[in-house]
Amino acid sequence: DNPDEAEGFEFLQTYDKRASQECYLSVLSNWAYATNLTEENKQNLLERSLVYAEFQKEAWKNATSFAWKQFKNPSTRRLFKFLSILGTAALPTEKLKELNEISASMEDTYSTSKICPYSLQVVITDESENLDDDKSSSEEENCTLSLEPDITRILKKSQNYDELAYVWKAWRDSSGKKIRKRYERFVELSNDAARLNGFADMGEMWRESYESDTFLEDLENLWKQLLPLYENLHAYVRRKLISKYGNDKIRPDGPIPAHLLGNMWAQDWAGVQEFTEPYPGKPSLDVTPQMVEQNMTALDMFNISEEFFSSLGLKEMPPPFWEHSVIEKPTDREIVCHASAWDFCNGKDYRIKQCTDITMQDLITVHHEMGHIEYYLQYADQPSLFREGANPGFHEAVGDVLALSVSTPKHLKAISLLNEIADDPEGDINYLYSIALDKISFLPFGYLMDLWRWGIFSGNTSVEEMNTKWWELRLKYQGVCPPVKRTEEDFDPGAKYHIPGNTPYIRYFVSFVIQFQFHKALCEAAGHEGPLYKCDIYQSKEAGKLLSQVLQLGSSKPWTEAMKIMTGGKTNKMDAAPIIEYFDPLIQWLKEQNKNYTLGWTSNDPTICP
Ligand SMILES: O=C(CCC(O)(O)[C@H](Cc1ccccc1)NC(=O)c1ccccc1)N[C@@H](Cc1ccccc1)C(=O)O
Ligand SMILES: [Zn+2]
Repeated sequence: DNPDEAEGFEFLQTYDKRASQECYLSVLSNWAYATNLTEENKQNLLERSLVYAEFQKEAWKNATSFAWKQFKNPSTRRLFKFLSILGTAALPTEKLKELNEISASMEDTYSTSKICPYSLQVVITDESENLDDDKSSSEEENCTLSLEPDITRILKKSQNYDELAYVWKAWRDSSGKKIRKRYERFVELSNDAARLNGFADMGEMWRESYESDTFLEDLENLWKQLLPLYENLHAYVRRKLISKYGNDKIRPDGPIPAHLLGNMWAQDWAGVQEFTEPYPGKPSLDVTPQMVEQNMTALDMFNISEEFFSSLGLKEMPPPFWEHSVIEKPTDREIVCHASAWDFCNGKDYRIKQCTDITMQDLITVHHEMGHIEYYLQYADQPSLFREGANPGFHEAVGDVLALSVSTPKHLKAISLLNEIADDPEGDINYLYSIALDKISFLPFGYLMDLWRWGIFSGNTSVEEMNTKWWELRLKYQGVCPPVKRTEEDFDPGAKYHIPGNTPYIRYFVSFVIQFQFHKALCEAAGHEGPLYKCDIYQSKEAGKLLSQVLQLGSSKPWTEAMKIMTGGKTNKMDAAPIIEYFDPLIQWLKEQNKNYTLGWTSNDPTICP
């Protein structure tokens, strides 16, 4: 047949080998910087990134010299299709250098941001009377609170309205506000790169990963189906917060002040479980106290997670994982604490970097990160261009699916993290409520993050109104408001890792929908009977086999085919029915609780709580 195709196939073999070597060197320098934020490591990373870009440009030139669209073999065609998108390496060297420099420096600003303790804040205002400034400088030394674990713990534990408002504002002043100018330039350079790849803007280039020309309307349809769940949870939690903080702080038909929900971005509301749960007095579902009491270590948490994966017959972590991973925050250097899972492209070296705190929330995150590693291991034999998730949402869903089983009271009891279970309808409602505070509360945030970013990349949102637009979306979708006035001097999106980290976010919204499709499919494969929320796939080799079949594909097939395999042919789409089925008993209960109250929220100024 077509000689070009045989030559093209040869080219891909040599490319694959070189790509894995270049990728290893690039990931290693990225790892060195992320785990030790020094100027030297930043310079090494920037140099290595330019070398990697040259290699990609060379490969792209060769690949696009083939008439690959006429190739007969679908896999060969797909490999060339992926190679034909060069990415930011398409930028002229000077612009690429500037883009990488801005990117590394925004990541550094975010990851090393510190704030002063609230108590100190009170003292400083008292100090302002006398101009004894040497004292204030000594106070500066105590301004060492970082996001993980310090500020995260305060937001979970404190129930002091003013302390929470102080911490909420101080974090934004020290992270987002500081990178606004750099982000504006970053957007320009990103769009230059996107246009050089034939896309209208970087948002369009990001959406390419979903290989669907109905992606935006599919997302909007999912949100329309999920909004009633969110509105009912929001109305119930708002009522509970009003009784706690007073109706002078929160209007019964207004948005919820964003700093009261136990999380810096109000993206999960697990922090309010204790004082809002439907049936108080039942055994707590937050096993953090037991973990601390048992002197559990980060390593124990990783072993618990790995054991769940191997109980399904999935792959265990290889030796380099245990040797090179960084699973605790170092005390002698600055690192990027935001968790991540790394593939060093050589089929052997895989690592997690996580500033693990001994909490249930972090046990769930360990499963999330290990899910990424499992996916890496499952598709390790694919060509390098297919060593990706079927779509980015698939990659985010793997660990979360297993965590849905781990979180069940039955499983927590089985691993001695829960002493007794309230195995009755009220206990079930409490359980569903605790999962809803993680999963349902997240949905609008998971959606709006890239609605905002796509708006910036496309120019629909001008750089002069970035923060105003952010709070309009935060009001419209999440029904939250800022406790202190926000202006265009601020840059609140920049206070969330994925903005300075330039990590797309719609993948998490997709994941939170499809992980329940996966859970339902794996529970059926495991022979589970009864309500979906009671399913625990632990030790089911059948469930493990089905999951492995899907994960081994990597991105070698469009994600719609992977979805068809997972659901046994039922669907090839994202489907909200399983998440709605999972939470149904809770939704009925919440509707009953809310029947004499207002659902939804209004406010005439998104930039300050009414
Ligand atoms: O950001 C994360 C977890 C980090 C990660 O595992 O998704 C990480 C983010 C990251 C870090 C550096 C560079 C790129 C992305 N993603 C990965 O490690 C990753 C991404 C793609 C493939 C393989 C691994 N979760 C999100 C959303 C989320 C997910 C699940 C539960 C709660 C919240 C958040 O915290 O807002
Ligand atoms: Zn992830």
